Amino acid sequence: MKIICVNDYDDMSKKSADIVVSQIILNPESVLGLATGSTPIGMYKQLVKAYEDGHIDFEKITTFNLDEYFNIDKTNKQSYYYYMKKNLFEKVNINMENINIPNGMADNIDEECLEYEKKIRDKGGVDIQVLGIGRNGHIGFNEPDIKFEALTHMVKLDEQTIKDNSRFFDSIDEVPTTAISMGIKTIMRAKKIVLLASGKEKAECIYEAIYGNITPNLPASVLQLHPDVIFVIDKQAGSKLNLEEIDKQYL
Ligand SMILES: N[C@@H]1[C@@H](O)[C@H](O)[C@@H](COP(=O)(O)O)O[C@@H]1O
Repeated sequence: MKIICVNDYDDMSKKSADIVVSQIILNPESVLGLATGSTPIGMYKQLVKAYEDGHIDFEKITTFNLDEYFNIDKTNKQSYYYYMKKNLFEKVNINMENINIPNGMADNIDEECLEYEKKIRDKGGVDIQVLGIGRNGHIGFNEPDIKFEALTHMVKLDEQTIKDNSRFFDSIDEVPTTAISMGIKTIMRAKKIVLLASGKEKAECIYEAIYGNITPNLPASVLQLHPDVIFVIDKQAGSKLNLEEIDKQYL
C-alpha cells in the first residue's frame, strides 16, 4: 500500500489524475474502472484538461463504472450514467460504445450482473480502478457486512449512505435504497487501485481502512490485501494517521 498525502482537494485531484494520465500514456488501450461521488469530480476535470492539452487520447480507452442506482434511468440527472457523461464522457473523445455502467433499469438484474462481469473479463480485466470511499468505509456501494467474495450484484444501501447521498436529491425520500455495484472481488481483481479521499469527515474511515482489522464491517480495509493500491488523500482525510509511522510500515 502506498499513501500519498497532499495538501488539499486540488492537489488530490491533480495527483490522482497524474496517475490515471500515466496509465493512459503507457497503454492507450487501457481499461479504466471509474467512480462517482463528489470526490473524483476534480480528478475528472484534470483528465479533461490533459485531453484538451493533447496529452492523452481516449479513443481506444474502455471504462467500467463501479455502480449505478437501481431503477433510475440513464437520462435522470441523479443517475451515475448522467454524472459520467457530464463530468467526463462528453468532454473527451471516448467512444461511447466502450463505456460500461451497470444498467439499473435491466429487466433481469442477475443477468445484468453476470453480463457485466463477463464484459470486464472479456476486456482482460480493469487496469486501474479509481475509488472513492463512503464515511462508513464503503467502496463502490459495498456497504459494511458485505461479503468479500461478492462479484457485481444488487445491494441495499446503508442508512448512512442514503443520508450522505441525499444532498444530491431534492429530498431524502427520492434517494434510491438499492443499487447495482461491482463486488469487493471485482474491485480486488483490478491490477492497480487508486483510492481518493478528501475532508475531515473521511478521516475516521481512512484511519480504519489503513490501520484497522481487515473486516467486512469496513469494506475498504480489504484493500490492505491488494498488491498495488495507492491512497491519494488530503491532509484532512489523513489527519488521524501517523504518516511517519506509515512511511516505515508500507512505503
Ligand atoms: N457509490 C458512491 C461511491 O462510489 C463513493 O465513493 C461514495 C462517496 O462519495 P463522495 O465522494 O461524494 O463522498 O459515494 C457513493 O456512495
